[in-house]
Amino acid sequence: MQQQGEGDASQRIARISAHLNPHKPQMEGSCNLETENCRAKGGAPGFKVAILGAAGGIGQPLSLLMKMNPLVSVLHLYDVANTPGVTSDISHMDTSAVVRGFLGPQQLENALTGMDLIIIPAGVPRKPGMTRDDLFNINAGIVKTLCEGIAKSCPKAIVNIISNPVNSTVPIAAEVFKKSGTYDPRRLLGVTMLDVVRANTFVAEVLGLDPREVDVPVVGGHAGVTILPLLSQMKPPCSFTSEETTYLTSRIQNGGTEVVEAKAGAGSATLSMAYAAVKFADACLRGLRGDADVIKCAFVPSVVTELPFFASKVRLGRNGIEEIYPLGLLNEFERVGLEMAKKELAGSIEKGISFAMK
Ligand SMILES: NC(=O)c1ccc[n+]([C@@H]2O[C@H](COP(=O)([O-])OP(=O)(O)OC[C@H]3O[C@@H](n4cnc5c(N)ncnc54)[C@H](O)[C@@H]3O)[C@@H](O)[C@H]2O)c1
Ligand SMILES: O=C(O)C[C@H](O)C(=O)O
Repeated sequence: MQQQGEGDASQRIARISAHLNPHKPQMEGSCNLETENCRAKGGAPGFKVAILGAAGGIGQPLSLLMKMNPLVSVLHLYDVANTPGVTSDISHMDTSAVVRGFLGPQQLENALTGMDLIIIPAGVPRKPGMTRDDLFNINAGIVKTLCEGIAKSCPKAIVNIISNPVNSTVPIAAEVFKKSGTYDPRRLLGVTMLDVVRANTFVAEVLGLDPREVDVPVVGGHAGVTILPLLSQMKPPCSFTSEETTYLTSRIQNGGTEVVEAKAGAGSATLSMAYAAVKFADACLRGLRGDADVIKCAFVPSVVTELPFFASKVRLGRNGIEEIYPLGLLNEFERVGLEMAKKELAGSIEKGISFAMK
């Protein structure tokens, strides 16, 4: 005789088995375990995050780290290649975020709809001998297309742009959003967190401190001389000899090139970038949650200088950027650096705007 409930359970298992293809990750359009037949529905409170370029060198470790973030309830992984494998792999992690994969432009809309935060590491990286601006011809179009998708499908999302050249791709994104009538400058942020991470590490090395106790603001932009560490404003306050200042400024400005050369043709920073991107994304999510005093450096639409975009300290909140801090007191070395940074930034910003207006 059948025990009470046994029939229900075996029917449920049979129903699930019929739908379950263990070789397929939960991909858009795939016939995986039907959600209505699955008891683990997710639905934990939290934010919905999409990563565009999720199968790349940055995208993969970034996806891994975002899956570990308790503030994330849903994680959408979008790329034009290899998302099924990455999605399958990441989705086996026993953390609460529900992971879904999306492959190719026809799935972009579904990847973006309903998202609170979009992180964009899509695009080609540098090889030795190249500048970030050498990536413009390929990456400008990629960022433009993805931002057109965001304008259409999730215009209220916070957007974190990692794709280089950041000094031009952020202005491109702003123009796309303006054109579509969805532009909110509080929600657009170029990710320069890696410059801060490097500055903290290199400064801590010189001073013999724990890098976790060091906080160096880095302003300007994200390429060469536009990367301007403000050592005079670091926490804890410390003084440097002029040799130390020159060494540290140059090492921070050339940190990306240091990695590109060490990788010898196999790309640029991916692991430290994923770490930095997650640090920054987590700050954006904490801001959205309403946490007080979430302050980070980012390349944002700005009136801090005469330029329309500039990296500086920003306070993050429920609407994205709630406050942009002025540069504060600079020493003579930093004032000279600021003039050089502004000159180069002006050209990169203009290049991005002209491209997007075409
Ligand atoms: N902001 C920073 O501090 C920082 C740091 C490191 C790297 N970057 C930049 O990040 C970008 C990515 O670097 P990476 O090492 O991950 O490169 P990668 O080549 O390893 O990965 C890029 C990924 O983007 C995907 N992609 C290409 N076109 C796409 C599109 N239209 N839509 C969605 N995905 C697309 C590719 O398929 C690939 O998976 C580069 O432009 C690099 O210069 C920025
Ligand atoms: O240097 C690069 O090309 C990648 C990135 O911008 C970095 O700073 O590591």
